[in-house]
Amino acid sequence: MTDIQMYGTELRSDPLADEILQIVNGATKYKIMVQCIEAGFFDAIESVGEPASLELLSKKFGYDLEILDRLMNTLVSYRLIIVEQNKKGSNTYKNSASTSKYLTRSKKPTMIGLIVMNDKMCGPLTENLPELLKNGLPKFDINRNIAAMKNGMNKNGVNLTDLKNEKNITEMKMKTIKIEDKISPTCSPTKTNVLKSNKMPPMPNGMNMNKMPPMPNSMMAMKMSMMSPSMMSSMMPKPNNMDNPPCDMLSKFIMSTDAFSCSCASAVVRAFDLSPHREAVDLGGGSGRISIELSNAYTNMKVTMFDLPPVVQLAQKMFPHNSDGTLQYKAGDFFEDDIPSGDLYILGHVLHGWDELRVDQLLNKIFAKLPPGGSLLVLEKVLSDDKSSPELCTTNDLILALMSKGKERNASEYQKLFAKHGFTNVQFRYIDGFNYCDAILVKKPF
Ligand SMILES: C[S@@+](CC[C@H](N)C(=O)[O-])C[C@H]1O[C@@H](n2cnc3c(N)ncnc32)[C@H](O)[C@@H]1O
Repeated sequence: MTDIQMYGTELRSDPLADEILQIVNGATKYKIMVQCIEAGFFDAIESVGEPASLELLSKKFGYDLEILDRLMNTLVSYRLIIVEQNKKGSNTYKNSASTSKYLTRSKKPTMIGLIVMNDKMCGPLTENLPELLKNGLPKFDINRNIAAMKNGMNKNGVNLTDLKNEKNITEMKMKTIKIEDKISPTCSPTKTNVLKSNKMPPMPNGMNMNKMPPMPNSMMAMKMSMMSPSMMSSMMPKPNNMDNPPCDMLSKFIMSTDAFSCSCASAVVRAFDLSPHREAVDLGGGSGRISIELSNAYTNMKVTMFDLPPVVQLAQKMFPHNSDGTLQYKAGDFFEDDIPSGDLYILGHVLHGWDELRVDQLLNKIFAKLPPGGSLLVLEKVLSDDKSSPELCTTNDLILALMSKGKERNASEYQKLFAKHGFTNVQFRYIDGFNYCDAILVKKPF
């Protein structure tokens, strides 16, 4: 320190390396968070109910004291854990408000579904980028896989597909275990998964989660299900269906769509005054999060959440809503079937997932069905004019290219798209924060 002051030189690493090292560290940070979720670490901290010392946590959960100390310091630097001093002046630890709200299985909504899908699906998908760059075609088509849901599910849910090559895994028996492992490592309550849940992969920087002790039994059960006990019980099928575990690809898909919208749902339904509308139809409503928020915000509005039959069936179980009948669920295919009547249609994260032809088909159908003066509310993250931000949206645009023929759009592209279909009064409301959602309201003219 004295030497530095003596020479009076500014000491700084090459700023050109900053962005690169931040991205590298971001990937490691993400993996550490995933492993902590999978190990039930945040659930364990939450279960203590008050800030706890390292000694107490180490004793209660059998964690190695030194590794716990280092892990806590790391998580404090990520602001996922808060450290504070107790009256005796020693450090105590608790989950941050974000961790407690979104990364623990005992809370609803949770972002765990999105994090797991991102890890198991987007990670492997990005490996196709060099090939996509050359031939422009995605190897994997999420829409085909979603459509497969209509045509029946296998015992564990929808047919699982090799994310890299889109071969049905039933045709690839040798690879099945590997791929299932990749997609849903903690899903099926099989012996292998139970064993795996105690044996965490090595962590970076010499940290070794294998040293982490077995989780309490209750925690283990939660881990196997990837969701909170309350969510588990709420979505548990009726007794005659108990052999069909709710933790399958479909429930994970629904959980991930829920995590996509949960942080902005209450903002987007208040983005415009929708009170003049009487009947809203949420097309491709997913978990029903937007429908539920809408129904809560506009108590006089009849809201219909519309999605493919298996999604509607499971979403109602996973996210039950104490409705007085103003929120209804209807199953169908928005391309092939008649859509319910309404004076307000909602498309949340639907348009960005389809090619131009399908987008045109859907918008034509909605326009034809709307009464004059009716509205369409589109919930999508809008790219900046030059399409170089926001970062979450540019990343998602590339992920869409890897899994569909869909894309993200900027405001002028949305303007053109809606004008092409006869919609007018295009209004944008940007939702502040790091999120996947802005709101666009358009009208069918009188
Ligand atoms: C990305 S999710 C969006 C979920 C929700 N709107 C939100 O913003 O959180 C797209 C939804 O469209 C549904 N979907 C896809 N194809 C469909 C079809 N042909 N008919 C009805 N729903 C469909 C999917 O099942 C899924 O729930």
